[in-house]
Amino acid sequence: MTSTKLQTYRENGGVSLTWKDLSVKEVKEKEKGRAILKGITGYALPGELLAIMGPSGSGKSTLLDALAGRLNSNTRQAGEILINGRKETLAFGTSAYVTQDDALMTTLTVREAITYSAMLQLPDAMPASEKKRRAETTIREMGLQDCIDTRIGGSWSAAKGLSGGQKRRVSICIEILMRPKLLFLDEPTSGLDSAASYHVMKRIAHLARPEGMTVIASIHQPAAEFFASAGFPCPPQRNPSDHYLRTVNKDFDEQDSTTAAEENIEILVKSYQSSEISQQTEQQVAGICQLGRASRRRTVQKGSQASFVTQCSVLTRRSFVNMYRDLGYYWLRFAIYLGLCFCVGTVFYDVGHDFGSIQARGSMLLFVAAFLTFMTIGGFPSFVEDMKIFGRERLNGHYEVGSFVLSHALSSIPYLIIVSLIPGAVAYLLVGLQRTPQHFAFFTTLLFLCMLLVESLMMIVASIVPNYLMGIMTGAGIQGLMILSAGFFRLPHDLPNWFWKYPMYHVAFHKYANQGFYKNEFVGLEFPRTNNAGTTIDGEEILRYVWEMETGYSKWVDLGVLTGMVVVYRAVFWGVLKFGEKIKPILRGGGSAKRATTVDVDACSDGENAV
Ligand SMILES: Nc1ncnc2c1ncn2[C@@H]1O[C@H](COP(=O)(O)OP(=O)(O)OP(=O)(O)O)[C@@H](O)[C@H]1O
Repeated sequence: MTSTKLQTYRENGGVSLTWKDLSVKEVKEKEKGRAILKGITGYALPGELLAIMGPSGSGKSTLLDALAGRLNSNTRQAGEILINGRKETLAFGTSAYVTQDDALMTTLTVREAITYSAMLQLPDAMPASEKKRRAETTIREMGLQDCIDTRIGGSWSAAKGLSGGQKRRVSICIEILMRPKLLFLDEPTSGLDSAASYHVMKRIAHLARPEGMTVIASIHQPAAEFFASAGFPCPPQRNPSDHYLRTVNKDFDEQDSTTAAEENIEILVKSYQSSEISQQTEQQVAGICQLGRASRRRTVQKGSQASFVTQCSVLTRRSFVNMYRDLGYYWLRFAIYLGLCFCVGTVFYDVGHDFGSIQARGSMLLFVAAFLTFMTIGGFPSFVEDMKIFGRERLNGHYEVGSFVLSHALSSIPYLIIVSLIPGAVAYLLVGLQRTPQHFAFFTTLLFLCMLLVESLMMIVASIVPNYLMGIMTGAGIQGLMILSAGFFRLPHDLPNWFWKYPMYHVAFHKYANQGFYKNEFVGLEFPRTNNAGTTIDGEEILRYVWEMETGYSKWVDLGVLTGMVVVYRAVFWGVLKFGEKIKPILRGGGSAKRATTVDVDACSDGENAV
């Protein structure tokens, strides 16, 4: 590409990416880490599509990750990656990365997924009708018009939904909605037949040219003459891509001594290093950098994105629809709660007001405060799916962390109200707890708050331990610890001071849940002192002397503490996500100042996405 043309692209916000002597190696604590990439130099220009080809495990994804600033924290990179010859920050919407795994909301149709994404990413200044049109055009561009109203589907949904190749195309659609200046595609054609691969790549190439887009894609399709010049011509009857990949695929060396790929690679590397292509590449990189240094102003323009309010509103709607359609999110839990509350109602049926009912009431309320809220961990697999989607969208800077945290809480509220109100009413009425609307309202509000709180706790766990089994075990362990120290199984005065009383008893939300439920039920009632005695004991005395509860403050204080805890837990969830984003690039960078392409998603909060 001539320097005048490059200058024109650059003036229109085009991005030239150069990398020089780029190496990536695995970092291990005790042993020496393995090299994944060694001294790579290259460039990608606006209006062009750069294809990276290689057999499985050759480092294509690692190269893309390094260029996009998304290397795993157990790797270290060296070398220089520059944007338009400089270390520069890219504004929001100017870069996007379609990774190999399609983290999509399986309950949405293709149209819904892409339209919600358009609403989330495109600026408020663009009318909604225009955003919808952009979504529909993009769907057509990727050849998805025939399955536009098909639900994406996946492992957690009953319906099969889209094929692997169609899902790939949905992922691409979502990332090209903003027409980013720099687009990374990791195997965009995997799962596609050759005709579909051809059409998808052709459409991406068509987008690249007029939009001045720089596209870097890893593919399994053939490159050209270089192999023949290095002494590995493709035999006439063999598929060229198969031939190239077979020549350099080391994985089967031991089984098949005739291939000797290791030697082939060495020959190819040496041949490349002394080739004209290598020299031209070095010259191009130097030329691009020189041009960049000559320009004083920031070359990549800042984009605009939907406002915080729009993000919250769209995310809440999308999450609400997902929760409604995903049976495992709330409906299954609702059915189990209903069944369990019916069981509680029959076990403690019409508990009455005799001496024995004191213990029965206590046990029933503890079951509600501990076990019914504990079961909220059943939603964990859905939370993990949500976190995967959040991870992808957030890395591409689609929205702010705050919008996600807030919208997730808002969308769950209606379902949690249903789940706490209806099953709660069944248990409450069958057992025959205090029959005033105020007492019932307090009971269900407390149950609702506890569920909201456990959901927040499980979202924190999902953001730290994104693995179903380990996450459920961690969540169950934390709650088990809290239940044990909440002052029921061991009364508060008997709890060992160290750890169990300070701090566990005071920080466990079960303490306040138990107190709230007990105060709501016992205050205002009287019971016989023993089975036969005529004297009575009032509810407050029971709370103070039997359950050893803190009666110096009312049940409303317990409710207030729980509300505060919900806010704190959500704030912690937000903090964990933000901290994770800050710490990852530091771990990855290992202090190296040579990375220009770190995706600093934090910058999205002010509308910037740094690459
Ligand atoms: N974070 C990491 N830690 C350790 N090894 C890694 C890491 N990332 C990649 N590797 C190793 O580097 C090699 C290249 O992996 P990479 O995923 O880049 O290959 P690829 O060419 O994209 O393969 P595929 O086509 O199968 O996706 C593999 O052997 C992989 O195990």
